[in-house]
Parts: sequence; structure tokens; C-alpha cells
Amino acid sequence: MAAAAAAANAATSVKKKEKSSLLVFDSEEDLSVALAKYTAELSGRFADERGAFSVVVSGGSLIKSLRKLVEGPYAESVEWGKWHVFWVDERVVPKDHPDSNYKLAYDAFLSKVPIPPGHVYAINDSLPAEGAADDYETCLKQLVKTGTVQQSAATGFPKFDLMLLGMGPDGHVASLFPGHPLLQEKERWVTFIKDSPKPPSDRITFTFPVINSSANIALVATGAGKAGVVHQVFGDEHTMSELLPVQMVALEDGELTWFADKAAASKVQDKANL
Ligand SMILES: O=C1O[C@H](COP(=O)(O)O)[C@@H](O)[C@H](O)[C@H]1O
Repeated sequence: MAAAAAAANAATSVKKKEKSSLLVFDSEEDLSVALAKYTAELSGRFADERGAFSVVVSGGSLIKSLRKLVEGPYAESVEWGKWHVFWVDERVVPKDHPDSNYKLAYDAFLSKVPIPPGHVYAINDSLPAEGAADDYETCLKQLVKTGTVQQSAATGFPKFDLMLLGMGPDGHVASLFPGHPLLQEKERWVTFIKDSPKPPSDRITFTFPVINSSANIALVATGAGKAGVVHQVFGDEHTMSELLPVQMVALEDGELTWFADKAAASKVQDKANL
């Protein structure tokens, strides 16, 4: 059974919209269990099919929701040696800084499983934002050449096996914020921002063409603070307002699955009676 279909079986309710599904779980704990199972299934499939699994993570609350993946049975059964880990966005701070997305993932996740250190692609934190974005893009281009990261035949952009993404209460994904000109970037794989409305100001981020070339995306929304955005995406009312960044996540040739807890889906449930 496909990973998303198995996760849907564990959800309390499922709502489909265009090319995405919203899975709603009774609690963040249940969501975390289903997210671990979904990720482990995809890991097994890609490790078998192509001998590698390229995984992109965001920062923020998503990392806490990955906690079940580093516990039994997955801690033992996942082929961690085949994982290659990337960040969809990173704050331009030293790796041991409390704002670092690398540090967040390392402390809660990466330090607990045997992923080879050479398979963990953190940014070069000695460079300013522009240089760090160039450096990360060069690294990705090399990994696409060697086949560690696949390339989308449809778009020419890298095609990551799985992106595990959070989103902000304002609807931002990665470091792509509402109304920012970076939302329109069409050429670059990785770019930089020096005026992030959410501190810290200097960050690097994947662009939408890369995000939207993924094979699978899990978009994770937990807590009441995300309810307005989940409603804007999955509610049945049609507003004419400008699309939020999270509404611009639209896979060219892949599967987009939203994982939400009851609190994050509360406004959709009220209105749509899932
Ligand atoms: O600044 C960031 O925020 C978003 C959302 O974080 P959350 O704590 O509201 O879930 C995160 O996805 C992104 O990676 C991070 O840099």
C-alpha cells in the first residue's frame, strides 16, 4: 500500500482537494505516529528502488513531530545509511546557535540515528546569506550529477524523494513569506533573503520550482495557531485574496499529503463537517 494511503487509514478524517489530501488526526501524538510510519515506508521504498533516500526537512515545530521516527521499531528497521538529509531553509547563523535549523534537527533527530555524517548537508555557516545560498546550490548540482538526488524529467529541477515541511501561522513555507518577491523566483534552486519578517532576518531557502518538483511532500500543521491557514487552503469558501505561500505548493508529478491535528483542522472540520 502506498505510504500516503496507509497514513490515511490511520487518520480520523480525510479531505481531498485538487492534487492533495488532508489527513486529520485526533492528537499531535497520533499524527506523530502516522508521520513516522509514512516516512519509514517511503524510506524503505526508495532505499530498495534506488539505493538512496533524499529527505528534506524544515525547521520549526515539524521537527518535534518527527520524534516517533527515532524510536522503536523505526530506529532499528530504517536503513539510515541510505538517508541523505537536506534543509528546505536555514537561518544564516552558526550551527550551534539556538536559531539554527540544523541544530534543532541535530539535537532532536539526527543525533539519535546512524545517518553517516557525510550524508547530512548543512549550510556553510562561515558564509553570508548570498554565498551560503550559492554554495548550497552548487552542492545540490553536484549531487544531482552523481544521482544521489534525482532530477525531475519534467522540470529539470532536483526531485527529492521526500520533503517534510512545516508552515508558519502566516502561511509561509521554507523561508518563502507572504507577499515577498522570492515567491516568484523561477530560475534559482536555492536563494537567500535578508529581510525575513520572522527573525532572524538572514536565511537561505529552496525556491518553489524545487519544492514543487518533489516526489512526495508531507506538510505538517499542528496547533490552533495554524487553523486559519488550513481553513484557507481546505475550506469550501472561495476567496479572491492572493495565494499564501503554502497554497503555492503544488507538485508537478508527486504526492502532497497534509498531516494536521484536530486543533489545526478545527475550522475545516466545523465548516465542512469532515
Ligand atoms: O522560520 C521557520 O518557520 C517555519 C514554521 O515554523 P513553525 O514553528 O511555525 O512550525 C518552518 O517551517 C521553517 O523551516 C522555519 O525556518
